[in-house]
Amino acid sequence: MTATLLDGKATAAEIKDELRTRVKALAERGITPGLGTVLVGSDPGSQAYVNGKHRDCAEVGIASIRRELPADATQAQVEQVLAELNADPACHGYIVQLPLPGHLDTQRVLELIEPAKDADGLHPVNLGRLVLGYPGPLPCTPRGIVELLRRHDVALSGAKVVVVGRGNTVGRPLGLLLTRRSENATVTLCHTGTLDLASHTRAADIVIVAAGVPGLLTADMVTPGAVVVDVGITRVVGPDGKGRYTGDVDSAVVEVAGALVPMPGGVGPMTRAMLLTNVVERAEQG
Ligand SMILES: Nc1nc(=O)c2c([nH]1)NC[C@@H]1CN(c3ccc(C(=O)N[C@@H](CCC(=O)O)C(=O)O)cc3)C=[N+]21
Repeated sequence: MTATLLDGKATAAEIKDELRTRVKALAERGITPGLGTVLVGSDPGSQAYVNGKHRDCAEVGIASIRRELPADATQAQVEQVLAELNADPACHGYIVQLPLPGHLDTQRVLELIEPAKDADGLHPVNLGRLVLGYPGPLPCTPRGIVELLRRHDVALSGAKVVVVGRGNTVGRPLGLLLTRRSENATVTLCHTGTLDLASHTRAADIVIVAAGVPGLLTADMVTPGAVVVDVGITRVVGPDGKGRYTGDVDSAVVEVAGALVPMPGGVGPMTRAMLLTNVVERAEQG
């Protein structure tokens, strides 16, 4: 048996089509949704991600507001840019591309984002709202995973889900999202301190790996027919000396799983689609 691949790229394209319609409806009300990006420094990977977000915006009719600062920008300069975006009515949501250069106080910067304009859904106020079950922008990667599974009729209610990873952007908020009444999954949150990880993953209907450890989930750790989601994205240098990205799921898992969300072509495009969704939702709420 070989797993059905759940195509995040195709699903993201569907979502972008739906967003295009919603953006047209907003245009009739005289509203153009605007996404801001703040990029500090010139890391090629970060530049590529930010470029991708602006391409996505252009595809669905969202206006892009692009702010770039040099790698040696001061904390005060970054804070000034955030104050401008917070005050700009054309900016419905924005992101600060991470990681920031080491001399900047990342936590302080992220806390200065106006929570209503937090397109990533990672502001402490919005993560607090998620804990409490209040409405607010949701973190893009967890929301993208839930949306991808929903659109492929993977049942979450009653399912035993193992999440591997407790990071603030994926594992931790994903556990919160999946255990809401509306999703109703039973979640075990595993991490680098988990003893006998395989005993947990083998008991799961759905395994979601967001640990950032290439090849962490091997075929013997998966019960036949389970749904596996690869959230890992680690830059490795191949034998040819070229850099490439690799996931957390070993390639032999495809022979055991019932369905697999691959990397690339899975969670990444869905994350980007959810960023756009968060901005359109903010614009709709006026
Ligand atoms: N404030 C902030 N928000 C983020 O959401 C954020 C960030 N900082 N810093 C960096 C990470 C990384 N990230 C990715 C998003 C999509 C792909 C993606 O679409 N990847 C493609 C492959 C690459 C491509 O084709 O572009 C795929 O998985 O198929 C990858 C990585 C968002 N991040």
